[in-house]
Amino acid sequence: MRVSLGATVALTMTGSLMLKNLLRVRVLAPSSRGPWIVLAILGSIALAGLDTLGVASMLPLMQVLTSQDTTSGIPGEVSRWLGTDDLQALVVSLAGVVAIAFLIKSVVFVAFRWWLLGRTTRLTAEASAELMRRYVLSPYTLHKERSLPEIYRNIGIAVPQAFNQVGLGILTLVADLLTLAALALVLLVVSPLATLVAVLVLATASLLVQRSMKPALMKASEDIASADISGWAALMPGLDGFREARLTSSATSLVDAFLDAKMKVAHGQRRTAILSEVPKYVLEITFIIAIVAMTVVLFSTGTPEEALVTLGVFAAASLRMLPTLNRVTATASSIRAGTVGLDILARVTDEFQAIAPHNESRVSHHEYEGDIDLDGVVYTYPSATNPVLDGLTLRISHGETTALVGASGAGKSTVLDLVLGLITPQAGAVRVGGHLIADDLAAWYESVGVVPQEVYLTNTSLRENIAYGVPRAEIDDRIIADVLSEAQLEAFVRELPEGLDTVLGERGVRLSGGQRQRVGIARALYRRPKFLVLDEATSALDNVTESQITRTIDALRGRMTVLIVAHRLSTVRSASQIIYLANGKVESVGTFAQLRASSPQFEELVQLGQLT
Ligand SMILES: Nc1ncnc2c1ncn2[C@@H]1O[C@H](COP(=O)(O)OP(=O)(O)OP(=O)(O)O)[C@@H](O)[C@H]1O
Repeated sequence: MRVSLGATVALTMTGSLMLKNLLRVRVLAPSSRGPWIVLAILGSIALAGLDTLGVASMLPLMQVLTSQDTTSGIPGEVSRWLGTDDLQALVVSLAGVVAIAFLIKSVVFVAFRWWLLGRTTRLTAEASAELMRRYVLSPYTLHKERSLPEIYRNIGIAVPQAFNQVGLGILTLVADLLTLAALALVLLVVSPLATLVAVLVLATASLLVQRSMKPALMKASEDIASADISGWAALMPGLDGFREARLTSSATSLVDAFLDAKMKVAHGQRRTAILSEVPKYVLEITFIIAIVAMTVVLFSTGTPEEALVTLGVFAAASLRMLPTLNRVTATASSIRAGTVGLDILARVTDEFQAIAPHNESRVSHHEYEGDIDLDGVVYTYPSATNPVLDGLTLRISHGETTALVGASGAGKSTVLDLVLGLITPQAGAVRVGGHLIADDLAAWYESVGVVPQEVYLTNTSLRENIAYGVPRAEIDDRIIADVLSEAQLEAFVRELPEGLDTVLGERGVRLSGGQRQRVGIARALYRRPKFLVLDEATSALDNVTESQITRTIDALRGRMTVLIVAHRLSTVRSASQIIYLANGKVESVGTFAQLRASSPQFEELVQLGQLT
């Protein structure tokens, strides 16, 4: 008694934790709200009722078959209604009723499952997309700290586990348990004692087998979840970091690590599969024992005729009960395995609760224009104790070309990330034309075009790569023509087999470093920005290409505010203003010639770069 009480308490606690977690992750799928869950449960009750009717419809048939009496009870009623007491006609009619009852029940059941599966599988899709939304709209600092393999695992595996395995699993379990309860009710009416014996034997066996499988099943699921991350962690550097893997001859060891992870997943899957199957066999054996026990009870408490009728009804009921019982145990195992994903997802969802997502839509009609000002900016990285920038003030003048230079670690990237609103200062402010950029980042981004060091090309046409993020039908070919000229890409496009329609990237034309950067410039210019930011845009290029690109950038002078962050001083020599940073502070500001004269540190940098 104490054991079963303990088991019930443990089961209730696990169950309530699971429900709590389900409620927590529900925010990821807004359409999980609404009365559909109530409908699903009502539908399950109705189906259980239909099941009962199906089995109950066997009773008159069994009575006629065993007693051959066509005059009393329901068979008598049916005989009178048919207008004949012919045994054969009565048996055929009653068998017809049974067949029709089962047919209707099966059709309704399939329709119900179709509806329920539609609901839950759509929720899974919705939650995966919502999780992706939260990841891609996360603060940049958080994103940099995240592990990509973990993100892939959470979106690809934890979401289906939580919504399909656990969410749909619970609804399926409820429906099946209701069916079992309804069938047990019919049997209870037909033969209370035999039913009690059967239910007792089966329920004890189910509970025991589930409890004994639980630890091993949870362990296997946890092993799969962590091996999945290891798999991604080996796959990504092998593909994303193809060159590094090739040049360090580490591709084979990455494949080995991937195989190792996949083997662990395979081993985990094998364990979960077998652990889910074992209860089925245990139940089959228990079922036989229950039938034997019931037969003994029936034959020792009633006439052989009554025992046969009851056994007939039990046989019909078990036709429906055994597969349902099997599914109950399989679903229970699957729910248990899925709770690992549900727990992970609940934790992730909670983390997101405290994070305000980035808003990609404007919140005002403001147009950012004018000087970019950093005013007493303090910034400390989340993982650091000391600030990188401690009260930094600087101005990037409107319409000028400003270069931000400094030795490695001076704080250039940090300043740039602040100007781009990717990170937020803990004190001080970043303003453009006197307006805080934080007030409307989406509006600020509309005014900015950024050329990064590594231009990200997609496997689409050159046109789509330039008008990045613009739906194909909305691309303006006049702007494309203008930016091709501004980025000095016209000659290159003329040589392409399909011109602007040529597909770039992995499966298309391969571009040289210089061509890639020009596409990056054209892409930045397509947005018709008032501010152009070049983030180490020429660092990876050879000297000749770099000076060509520098000339291209010089030609844009005066048409917009240009901010160049560069290591190579040749790129920034012609800037109208150079801000020289050292240890997170503005060391000096001026033209190239002025800085050389006024700052020994800058002069040293020039000398090291062998520039004259
Ligand atoms: N995510 C981070 N967490 C902690 N410290 C960081 C982080 N990123 C940068 N730093 C530190 O902040 C300082 C400034 O770095 P930053 O990248 O801004 O310099 P930089 O001038 O752009 O350098 P480089 O030219 O090498 O790119 C460095 O001391 C660096 O170690």
